[in-house]
Amino acid sequence: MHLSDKPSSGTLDREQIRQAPKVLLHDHLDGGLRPATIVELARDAGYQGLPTSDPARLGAWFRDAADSGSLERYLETFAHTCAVMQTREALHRVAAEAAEDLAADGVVYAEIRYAPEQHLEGGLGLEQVIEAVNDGFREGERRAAAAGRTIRVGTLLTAMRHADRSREIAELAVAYRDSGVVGFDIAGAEAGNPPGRHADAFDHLRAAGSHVTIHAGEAVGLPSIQEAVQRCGAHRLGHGVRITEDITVAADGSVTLGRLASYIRDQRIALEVCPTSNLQTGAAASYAEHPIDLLRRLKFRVCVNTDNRLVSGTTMTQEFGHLADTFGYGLDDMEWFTVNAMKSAFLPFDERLALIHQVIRPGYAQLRTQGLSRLPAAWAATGTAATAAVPA
Ligand SMILES: O=c1[nH]cnc2c1ncn2[C@@H]1O[C@H](CO)[C@@H](O)[C@H]1O
Ligand SMILES: [Zn+2]
Repeated sequence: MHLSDKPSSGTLDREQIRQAPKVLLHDHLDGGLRPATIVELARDAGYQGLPTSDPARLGAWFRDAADSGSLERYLETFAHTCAVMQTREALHRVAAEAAEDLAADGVVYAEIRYAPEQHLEGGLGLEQVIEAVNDGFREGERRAAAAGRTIRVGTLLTAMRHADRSREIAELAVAYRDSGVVGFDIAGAEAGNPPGRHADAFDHLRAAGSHVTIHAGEAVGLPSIQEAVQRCGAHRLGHGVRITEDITVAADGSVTLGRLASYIRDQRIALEVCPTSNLQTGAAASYAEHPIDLLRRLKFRVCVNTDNRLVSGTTMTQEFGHLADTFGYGLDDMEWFTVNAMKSAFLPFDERLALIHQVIRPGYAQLRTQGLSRLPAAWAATGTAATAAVPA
């Protein structure tokens, strides 16, 4: 097998990227708060632990503190966001704002995850947490619609991999599957907490026919991915980028996939790639060396995600912007990643198709037409040369 020579499809400016319909499958509710909201919620809750109460500095603090090269250190920053998400009102507000912010960034469908077990300190029960978040998303969808933007949001219930509530959370993911919850995830420190520890939860989900994604292949390589897919039944992988350890590219461009990499590609298991987060945790060294382009050229079911908009200081527009700057991606590439994401969304098949054919494809087609009227001057001159040659 050889790497495809298909060149990337061109250049993109940030406004085009923002306008293009985008699909987000991997975004943590507690990693994406507005800094100003954290400051206000901390004041209301009497939480004294924030490093600063200046929103701009707080945003920068998260990004810097998470830029450590270690997943464990990256995760320490969530103590501050979780501390202010302990009441129904706070959860509702954070969810509503997340939907508004994503819609403003051009996201048309999002699956947002969070761990209900991390929001019980104010006395809420797990169900109350789930309902507050779901209500918040419905409110955010309404506000986005009022602002002229359509977004649909589903939630993924995360269980923390070092803890022991995964079976309970899995049961809730099944119980709420017709009420706003679209699937289940495990997150937290990957090293030392293999997914197989939660076999009981995954058995329940499998028996119920529920959707599963697992953070794997971020801080640990192939054994974690193998266990997530083969033993725990993951339909998608959070990150999954270390699957490249099972891919060999020779100097002449010939490529060999190991058995696990082949399985993941053959089964169309989605890799929810989060480039900036990967740079912060050390899962990739730079945008240029990020494996997403290799995975794209090998036609893995790969998609682009934010992971944590606050902690990674990013948005979907910025993630695509970095990739466009680095790999020369154009609208065709963006559309390909977006359709990939939508194909692997945890929605019924007919609803995925409807979003692809009624929202995503027409959105890109429209941007292409607009692009024609915004050709650089040199192109426009060539384009009119034939007409200009005809004597007036
Ligand atoms: O990239 C990641 N890898 C592993 N765990 C993560 C990542 N981002 C966030 N969380 C963890 O997921 C919890 C629930 O949303 C967060 O509190 C954080 O601890
Ligand atoms: Zn994540």
